[in-house]
Amino acid sequence: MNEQYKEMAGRLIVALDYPDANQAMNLLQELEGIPCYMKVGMQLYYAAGPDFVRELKTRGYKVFLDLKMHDIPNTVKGGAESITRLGVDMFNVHAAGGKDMMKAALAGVDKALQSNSSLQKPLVIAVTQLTSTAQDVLNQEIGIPGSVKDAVIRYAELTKSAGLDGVVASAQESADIVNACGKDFVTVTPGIRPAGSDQGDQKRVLTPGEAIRNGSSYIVVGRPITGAEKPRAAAEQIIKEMLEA
Ligand SMILES: O=c1ccn([C@@H]2O[C@H](COP(=O)(O)O)[C@@H](O)[C@H]2O)c(=O)[nH]1
Repeated sequence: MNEQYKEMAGRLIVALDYPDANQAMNLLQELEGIPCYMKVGMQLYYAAGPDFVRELKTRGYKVFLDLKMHDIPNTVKGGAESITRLGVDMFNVHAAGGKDMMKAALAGVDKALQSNSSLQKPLVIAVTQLTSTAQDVLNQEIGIPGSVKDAVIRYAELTKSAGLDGVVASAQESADIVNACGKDFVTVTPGIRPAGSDQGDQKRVLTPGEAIRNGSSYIVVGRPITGAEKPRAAAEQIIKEMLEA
């Protein structure tokens, strides 16, 4: 396995959206040896809990805990403290919770790190606009005027001003986020669909290659891998496309 492959595979975050730990473990077995990030979201976390996250860390995976916290600052601080104690590499909040809430997440991280110096500092990122949100829904249902891109950039700038490490957005917005917030600001981009694959509920999509060319730091891929007939081949094909980009 060469360094370039390792680096690119590390930018692929596989979404373990399963109803139980057994099914997630089957995928881990299938993908064994591919040095990708693993994402635990609400479905698996609410079913398998912190033990599953610890198991992933014991097996040496980088873990993104995608619980999208959105609550009053004090509650988010407590949540961030508990999440940091799990030893995850990345977790997120909603930027719509505001600057004080995002700063509270960082305060929770600091509190955990102060209480245990062997813990690592996770990347803390904020969701801008969900990749399932289309322009008309943003304007007419949610009631935010203007373009999706402008709303995403506003949230990204707010996130940066709160001191967080980056954002979750569509890869369609990655280049603009890099322009607005700098290249060290992390862009984590779901809504990735290899050419010809089913878009499902995602509205703002790009292919793996387009996302990398647009400057995404990480791409998040769920169903195009978990729902594939041959998940390992699907993941390898995505990494190949990322490498060629
Ligand atoms: O804006 C967002 C934020 C998070 N997600 C999560 O990413 C994966 C995408 O899965 P697919 O099956 O590839 O659509 C999923 O876990 C979402 O909860 C997102 O899609 N968009």
